[in-house]
Amino acid sequence: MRSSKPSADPLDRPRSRRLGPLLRLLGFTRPYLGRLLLALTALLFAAGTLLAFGQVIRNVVDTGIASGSSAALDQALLFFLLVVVLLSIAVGLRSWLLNWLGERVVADVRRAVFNRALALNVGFFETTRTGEVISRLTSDTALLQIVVGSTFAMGLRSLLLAIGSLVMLAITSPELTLLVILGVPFVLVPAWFLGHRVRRFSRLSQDRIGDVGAYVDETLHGIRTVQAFCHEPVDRARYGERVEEAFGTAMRRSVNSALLSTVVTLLTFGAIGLVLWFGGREVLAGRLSGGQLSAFLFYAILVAGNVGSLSDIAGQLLRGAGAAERLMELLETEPSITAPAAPRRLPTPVQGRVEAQAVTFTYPSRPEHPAIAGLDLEIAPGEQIALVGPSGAGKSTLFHLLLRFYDPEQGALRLDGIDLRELEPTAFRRQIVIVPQDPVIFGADALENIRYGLEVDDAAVEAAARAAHAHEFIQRLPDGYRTFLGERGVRLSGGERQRIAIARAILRDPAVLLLDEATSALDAESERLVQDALDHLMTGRTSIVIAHRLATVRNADRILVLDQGRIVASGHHEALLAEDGLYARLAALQFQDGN
Ligand SMILES: Nc1ncnc2c1ncn2[C@@H]1O[C@H](COP(=O)(O)OP(=O)(O)OP(=O)(O)O)[C@@H](O)[C@H]1O
Repeated sequence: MRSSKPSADPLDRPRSRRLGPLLRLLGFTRPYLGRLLLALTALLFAAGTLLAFGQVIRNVVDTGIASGSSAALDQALLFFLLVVVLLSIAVGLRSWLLNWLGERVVADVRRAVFNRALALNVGFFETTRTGEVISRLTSDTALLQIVVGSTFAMGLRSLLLAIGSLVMLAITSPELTLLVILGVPFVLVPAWFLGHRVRRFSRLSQDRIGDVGAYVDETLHGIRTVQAFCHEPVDRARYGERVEEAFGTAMRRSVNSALLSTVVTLLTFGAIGLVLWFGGREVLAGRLSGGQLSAFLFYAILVAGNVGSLSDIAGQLLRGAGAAERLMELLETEPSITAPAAPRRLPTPVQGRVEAQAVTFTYPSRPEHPAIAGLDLEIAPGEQIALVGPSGAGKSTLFHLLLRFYDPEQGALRLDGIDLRELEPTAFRRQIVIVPQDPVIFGADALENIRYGLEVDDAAVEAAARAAHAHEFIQRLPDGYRTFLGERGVRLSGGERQRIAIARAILRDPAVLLLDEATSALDAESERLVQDALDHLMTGRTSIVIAHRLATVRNADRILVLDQGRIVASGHHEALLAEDGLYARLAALQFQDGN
């Protein structure tokens, strides 16, 4: 089955510069509506209080100081303190509630996106780089946290304060307001222009730093090759170039940033001076009180500050919208491998009869080349099949289809006579277990690695490990079964990893076993242990083994020879050798003489 968007990377860079996706994200705040309303109330209250502050200042100056009475001053100041206390409480409450909301929404989005990613079919990850999905989950959600937790609120607050202060300015002194409105473009235009340049160079600088990081990553990961080939001087020179490029870009940003500070300071304080001069004349002429002028200055600074920050906030909101869009896209991608509405049940116990009927399948990323072409197959319960064929014949693909990582375009695969598409995927995947060529060991201890999600006690895990000949080496690990394996844990040898995977399969006790034999040769002792473990595992269940060893093909009930996506021969080792066809040629080249 094709993924929904086979041709392009579905999570590629944002296409829109709209804020719409952010609004859709607001849906995630619905469960926390109460807190959101409380936060908005606190925000409104804080903005209102800040606007009232101008009047408080006016009161302190006009009735407190100008009246000449210290009692009136005390009273004015008491009122001032009261407003300060209320403002502080509202600001604190707003900040806490919004941060909480931001973190909560991001936690919910993270979980939703991860859950969705796990449900998507394997084909999706062929058209989308896994790194993309990881970056969606980490950096895009981090960006959203900032947007939901602060930018939204800052935007709303700045907008309210800018409009509110303008209104208060007009009420305080219409003439001065006109002066300010005429002056605003003189401050904003150069500030906007320089700010734009600073942002552009900041982005470039980030990119250059990203290049530096990527180079370090690549070089240090390949350190053995670097040293073995004496590549250090080249790396030093190339890294040096990248560092210098990053420095150069950072410098251009710094120059613009310094210029911006200079210009903004000059213009802002120049404008304040102008207002003071003009306002002072009004005071001298008796048309304006000292308190009014103070309040006016206060509001003028509020207008300038908030209008200035709005453009920054708009930029951040757009970046947040890009992140939200990519996350929403992932959330809205529908998995194409799903459970049917009314799944059929497998018989108990499951027999393990495997059939394929006229199966044709093409990978979404290679539409012109069928990997399986009209394949027919019938495997009886308990039969042991060795699957052989040249590289690219479709052996692994057949396994993928049996695990229903993909659905065939034509034909059907059946377990105990039931089409896999009619079964609940989790139900039949319990019965078809794969032991891959290079098993994955997860960052957990040996117990967890064998148990791998199954709810069984430690004794059952140990019994499986014994049967898989893994018990002996696990016991010799520093903390036995509690030893951390996988990433940054103990490094296991190839044979040990295989035995862990075999123990994992034994514990699941499946009806059908898919085994991809390791191509790399193990030493004789390890080989014997793995073979013993496999014999134990395969007894009494249907098993299909992609065979690389002579012992496997000799012992199999039947050998199936696969070529170009179809079965071209089937039978016992000797009989197939006697046919002198593809199998005889493969046997001569491919099978390592195991034991
Ligand atoms: N994920 C994929 N996307 C596109 N084409 C694929 C993919 N996996 C395999 N193929 C192609 O499908 C064909 C069958 O591949 P498959 O891996 O099943 O072969 P195989 O018999 O297991 O080979 P090998 O023994 O080398 O592992 C090959 O032509 C391969 O290039």
